[in-house]
Amino acid sequence: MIRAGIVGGTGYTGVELLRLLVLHPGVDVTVVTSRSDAGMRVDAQYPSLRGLCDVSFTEPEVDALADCDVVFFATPNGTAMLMAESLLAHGVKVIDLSADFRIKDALEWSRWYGMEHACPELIAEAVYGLPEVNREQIKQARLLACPGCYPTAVQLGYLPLIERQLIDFEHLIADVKSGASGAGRKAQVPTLMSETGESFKAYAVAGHRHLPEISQGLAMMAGKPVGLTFVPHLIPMIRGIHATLYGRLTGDAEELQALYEERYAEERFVDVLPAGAQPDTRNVKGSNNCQIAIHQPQGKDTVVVLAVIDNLVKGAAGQAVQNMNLMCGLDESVGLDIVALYP
Ligand SMILES: NC(=O)C1=CN([C@@H]2O[C@H](COP(=O)(O)OP(=O)(O)OC[C@H]3O[C@@H](n4cnc5c(N)ncnc54)[C@H](OP(=O)(O)O)[C@@H]3O)[C@@H](O)[C@H]2O)C=CC1
Ligand SMILES: CC(=O)N[C@@H](CCC(=O)OP(=O)(O)O)C(=O)O
Repeated sequence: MIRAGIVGGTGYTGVELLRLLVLHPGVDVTVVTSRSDAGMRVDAQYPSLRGLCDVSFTEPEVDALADCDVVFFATPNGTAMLMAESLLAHGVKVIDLSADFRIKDALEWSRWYGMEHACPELIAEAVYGLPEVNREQIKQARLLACPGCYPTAVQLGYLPLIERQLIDFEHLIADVKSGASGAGRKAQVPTLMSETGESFKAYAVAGHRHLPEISQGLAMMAGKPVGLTFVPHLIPMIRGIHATLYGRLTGDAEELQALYEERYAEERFVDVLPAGAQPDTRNVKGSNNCQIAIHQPQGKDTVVVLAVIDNLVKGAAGQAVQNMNLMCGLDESVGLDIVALYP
């Protein structure tokens, strides 16, 4: 059995990891941390886990985590980078759900995240965990940077068009909506029900910290820099991301539906919907799936890709488990065969 630890077990992605890992046939969750609830049984905080999780929250300390085979960081940015080096030295594989190891340029990371990187020497080694792009590297990784929720939806949506060089790389537009759980569990005025309910707004239009991450990923696919406008929105729902992605076709437009179906034919967690479909976030809620539809309105040269994920599953904990499976030599779908909740 893989002995797994979760740092940040009381947050939304932490408890989502617990939901997936307690039923994973190859995993034993041995350590779950929380500074605020240390000493409390996990199933007292989360009664849905009664009978499934027999541990109590502990303080996030390297000594307690060093016996794990894998440690997940479901913590705010700036936490994993303080502990990763010590855990790796103990032979522990580290899977970070935060952004500490996603951006390859440490100065660029500091500009967007407003702090100095605590271990820039590890950034080069960290593998970006988008299995549909770099599965073979993930299998060899001991330090894994899970993509952000918006970056997962945007990159999977654009991937076939960019790989085949079919759109103008200079003028990509990603108009993306997220449910409020994307902001985490901590109390904040913008995510109060009375603020998010019955209303809808864009935010961080001038520049969101996922912009450099998405641009880095798309540039890797394109083999050159890309020009991206990314506008996130907060919508009145709890889970889910809906990305509407625009691009201008260049050269001969191929049969785009067939292109997407072929590119993702072997991908267990990417589902290309039939031509003309408009994906709905509730059809991926609770599952590790990304559903995608491709449109070419009026047959003109603007292509519109629609991609939906659950931000807490394919956008965070599910993708982290998919990566753990690959890193530990398991089939990548173990523990992730989940049908979406409907409604
Ligand atoms: N929510 C989402 O949809 C997604 C989130 N992410 C990323 O995943 C990470 C976790 O997000 P989320 O679960 O939403 O966050 P939450 O705010 O819901 O939870 C954060 C968790 O981290 C713990 N924590 C906070 N500070 C520290 C610290 N200094 N040291 C150790 N533990 C700490 C908290 O518990 P305590 O304070 O008790 O220790 C809590 O359990 C973030 O980096 C986020 O950006 C990535 C993709 C999607
Ligand atoms: C709705 C909402 O507030 N979403 C978050 C993104 C959450 C996330 O997953 O970001 P990281 O993993 O990169 O920290 C935000 O815009 O800050």
